[in-house]
Amino acid sequence: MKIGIIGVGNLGYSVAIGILSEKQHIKCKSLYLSKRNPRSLDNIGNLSVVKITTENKRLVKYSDVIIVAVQPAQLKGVLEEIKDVINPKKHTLISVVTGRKISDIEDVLGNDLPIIRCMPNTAISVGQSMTCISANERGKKNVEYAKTIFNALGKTMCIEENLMQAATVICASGIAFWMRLIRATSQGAVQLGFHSEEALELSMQTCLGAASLLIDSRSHPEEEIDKVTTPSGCTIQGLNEMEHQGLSSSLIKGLVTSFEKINEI
Ligand SMILES: NC(=O)C1=CN([C@@H]2O[C@H](COP(=O)(O)OP(=O)(O)OC[C@H]3O[C@@H](n4cnc5c(N)ncnc54)[C@H](OP(=O)(O)O)[C@@H]3O)[C@@H](O)[C@H]2O)C=CC1
Ligand SMILES: O=C(O)[C@@H]1CCC=N1
Repeated sequence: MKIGIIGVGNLGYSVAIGILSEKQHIKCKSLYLSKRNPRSLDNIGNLSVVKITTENKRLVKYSDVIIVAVQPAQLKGVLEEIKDVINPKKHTLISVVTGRKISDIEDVLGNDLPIIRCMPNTAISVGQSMTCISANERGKKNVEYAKTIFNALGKTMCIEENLMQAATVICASGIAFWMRLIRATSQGAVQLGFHSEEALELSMQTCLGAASLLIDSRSHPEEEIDKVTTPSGCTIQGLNEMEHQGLSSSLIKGLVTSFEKINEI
């Protein structure tokens, strides 16, 4: 695959690092990267597979799969810029842009082009993204390209496009939400006597353990909670206090607020 990424910021860079780190499945012949100020890519610019440019048209010319990772307000300008060099028989366009529908892209590039909308997260740089995928009619045949890339860099789920906004909040913003929970539990650990580095390690590994328990056993979170909450013990006491303070409720309200904000982006 000849892959190009237009917009190599926080997410585009994570995707690039993921692609460069994975050698087995993606088989990336060349990775074209484009941004307006490319100095921040100096550290990967000397890799033989990587080509850096400021010209999006050039990137399109030398790529088969084009990943667009610019901010929502920048998308239309980028599409207008590349529309003359896009060839529906050659190219597949993958957009990871939040809040922009496949139909918004079709309005500029037409519906002959295979268009795939994906929502990965920054854990893609360590091969642990949860990526949701949907495609236009023409893109359904090429969805395997997206699956090959994103399955090699975590897990994928094909979803209806009308769920993409929810997937954005749960999976993409979700990285920030989980980070804050890890940070908060480590702050608690410091208050209870650990040094901050020890506290963070305790929190991270416990978080990984909790997710691994569910992934490996396919059990329900409440089943695992039941195994930890000794009758009259400390866990249920703490858990109930967290719920009295609105833990689940505040998390759900936060998710819904993020979801609604996407309508304004
Ligand atoms: N960050 C995240 O965790 C996630 C982000 N997303 C979505 O991905 C997109 C990118 O987000 P994020 O990486 O955070 O944003 P950033 O602002 O970090 O990255 C945007 C990048 O686009 C580049 N850019 C802007 N205009 C152009 C242009 N005309 N041609 C080429 N490159 C251009 C910018 O670089 P320069 O200024 O140098 O050109 C910058 O590197 C957004 O739509 C976001 O909603 C989706 C899931 C997760
Ligand atoms: O915060 C944002 O708008 C983007 C979309 C999901 C993650 N970052």
